[in-house]
Amino acid sequence: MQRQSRKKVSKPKSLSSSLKQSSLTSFFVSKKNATTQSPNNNSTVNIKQHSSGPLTKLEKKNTILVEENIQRNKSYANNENITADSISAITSNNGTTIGSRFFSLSQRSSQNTLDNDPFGEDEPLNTQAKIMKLKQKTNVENLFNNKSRTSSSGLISLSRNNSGFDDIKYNPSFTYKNSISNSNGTSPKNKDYSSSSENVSPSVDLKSILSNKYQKDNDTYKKFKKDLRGKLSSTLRNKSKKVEKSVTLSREQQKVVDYIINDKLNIFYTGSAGTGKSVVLRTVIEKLKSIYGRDAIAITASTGLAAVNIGGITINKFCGFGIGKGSNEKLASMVKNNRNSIERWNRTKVLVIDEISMIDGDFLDKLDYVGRAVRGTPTKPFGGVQVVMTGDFFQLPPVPDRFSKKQPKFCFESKVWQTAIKKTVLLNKVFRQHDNELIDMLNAVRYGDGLSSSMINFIKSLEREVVYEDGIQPTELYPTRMEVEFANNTRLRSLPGMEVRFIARDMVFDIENDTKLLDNSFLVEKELLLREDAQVMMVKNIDDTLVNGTVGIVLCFTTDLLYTKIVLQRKQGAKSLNNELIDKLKFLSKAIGNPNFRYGEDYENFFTALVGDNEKKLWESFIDVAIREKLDDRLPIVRFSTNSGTDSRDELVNFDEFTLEKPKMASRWRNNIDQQAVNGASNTISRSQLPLILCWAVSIHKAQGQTIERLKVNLKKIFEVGQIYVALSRAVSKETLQIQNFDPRKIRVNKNVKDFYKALEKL
Ligand SMILES: Nc1ncnc2c1ncn2[C@@H]1O[C@H](COP(=O)(O)OP(=O)(O)OP(=O)(O)O)[C@@H](O)[C@H]1O
Repeated sequence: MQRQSRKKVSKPKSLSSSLKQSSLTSFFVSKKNATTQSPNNNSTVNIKQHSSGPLTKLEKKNTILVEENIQRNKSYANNENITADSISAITSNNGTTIGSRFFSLSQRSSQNTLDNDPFGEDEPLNTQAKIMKLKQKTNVENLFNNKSRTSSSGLISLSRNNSGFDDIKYNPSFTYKNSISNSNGTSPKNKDYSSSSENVSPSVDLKSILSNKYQKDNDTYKKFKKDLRGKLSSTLRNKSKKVEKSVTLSREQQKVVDYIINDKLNIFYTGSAGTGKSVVLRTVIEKLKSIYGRDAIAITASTGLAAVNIGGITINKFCGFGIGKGSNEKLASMVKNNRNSIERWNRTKVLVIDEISMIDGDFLDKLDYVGRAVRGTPTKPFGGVQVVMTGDFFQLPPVPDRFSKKQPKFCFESKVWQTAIKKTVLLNKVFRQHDNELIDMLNAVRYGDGLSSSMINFIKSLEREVVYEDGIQPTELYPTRMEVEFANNTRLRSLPGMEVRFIARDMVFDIENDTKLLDNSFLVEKELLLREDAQVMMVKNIDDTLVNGTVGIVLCFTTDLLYTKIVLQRKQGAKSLNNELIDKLKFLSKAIGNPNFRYGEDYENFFTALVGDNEKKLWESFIDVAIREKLDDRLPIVRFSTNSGTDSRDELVNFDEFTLEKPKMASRWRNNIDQQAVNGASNTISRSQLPLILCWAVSIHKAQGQTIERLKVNLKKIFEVGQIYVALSRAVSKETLQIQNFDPRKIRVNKNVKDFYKALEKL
């Protein structure tokens, strides 16, 4: 998996040192004595007796399976090297695999990488120090609290059901990943093992397994894997970095930058959807950072998603008083009693707030009060901090408090607005759409001043279905989350293929709150379910043609290794895979982690239908590799539609990190690592997940701020002012926009917003 190839892997110990360190040279595998010949190296495998009496039904089954697997392994007996880590992981915990869970965690995660192997031979497992050290990098509690903690016998059953006898002994890294999917009960191997795990506790003599031949085979396999690892440059993970399309700011956009940077004004700049407010903001932030330094700029937004788009945090996190329940005095003293909050306020020179339309005016007044109180400058708005606010009040309004009857105010209705904002700028040029008819219609919906009949006819004409020749369906926008989930799940389940589950790994300190924060901040979900032909959207900027918002279809699943061996090495430079190769990869995906593949129908069919005699040997070798790979290492190959649907490119999509900066802690603690661990305080939390979401459907709230090339909007359950405008204004052209259930009576615009903008236009 991508994490493996990114990480700094702790150096495996030599074989002899592994044996020396480990006081135990055997571990439990089966209750009964059995001796059998390892088929590939003639070494003897001893299954020692640990209890007497006749074999139970389960034990008999285990013994038969072990023997069968040994036979099977004749032709493909390569395996991972055993290391001291795996031995200690297995043995040092009296039969529990907590150690191996840690081991695999440290080995697999790019985020977790510690300089040294955390469970080396001279370090006892689970020492407080080690846990503390690891806590800085990952969420230890999360792992321990995980319901699916496995027992030693989990290792046995995995191998029994997975890939033969050798895997029974040496699968140190299986526990962590599989225990995660086990908790969801989907992986067949896990299902099987959980049914039998409790009674099994035999042991195997390690020495006999570690023969020279076996070691040589392992070395070849590992070397092969290692060699390829460096060549995985074509997978998306390695390319993924922040890529911003370079744009030249228009004159009006540049003017905004000048007001902020040169004149240091408190400013609110606005404009309809697509006028480049975010583009301007990103430019401003970069300039501010280079002038004042990163720590002096508070980059915030009203929602987590909006905040992440500009590399910031929510305004509620920044302010130090959450959602602002209580009086001004109470909130100010709350902040004054928190060293971190005080320091944050005091070092801030510029406060940036994006998507201001969703912030309550009363909250803004509280922010002003607290800023003055904490910074000791009662006469200056926000305590003298320069403020930069942007957004469009015609878009989504503040979310009302469920427990209060009070309607939220807009920020321009707050007390501080008049005194603080020295400059207001209205951006006029729309960049997202180029078609005047569409732009006029969007403006009419924005103001809601009654649509002309020709406008309504135009909208009605967009009810038609748009057919896309490449088969990629438009993204549907719905007002409610339930509609979105229903639409995505129904589509996914209608696909015939097997479901593949991708569980994100979160690096958090405060499980409940940080996980919520991650959920709210990123489009990627904790759990992503995919099938062949599922429609997905890329949610990261990869390069010029593959950007946040590009849609695609899952072609098939494979692993990094197979992809490199079959696709990259053989088809260098090819942008798209041919159908024949895709069919072969689909078949091959059934062999991944499946030692029984050669005994099933698929194997026969594969060679009769798809592979000619001349290629048989080659594909046999790929099957060898596939069987040795792990089910959990599967990744999707996605065909993305690029250049407005005129082109496509196929990519193996790998895991990526979505990182979030939490507010900084006080400098007194900053360099004290142990104190950090104790407090659970850290600046960075992250989610590792495929940068994909199912995108047959997305909610309008989540779509705010996005540009969507193929758009289908269902307006039936519209419930919020500005919602229709937000939904429609995501489109880029009328040709790629379909509108369902449009009812002009449902366009609702707040009168105060209209008045505010009318006044602005006269300026
Ligand atoms: N000066 C420019 N030149 C070319 N393209 C631009 C320019 N400014 C913005 N764009 C493009 O216009 C599109 C919309 O920009 P952006 O998302 O910044 O608008 P916005 O005002 O923030 O929209 P929304 O209110 O919907 O969030 C983007 O594709 C962006 O790249």
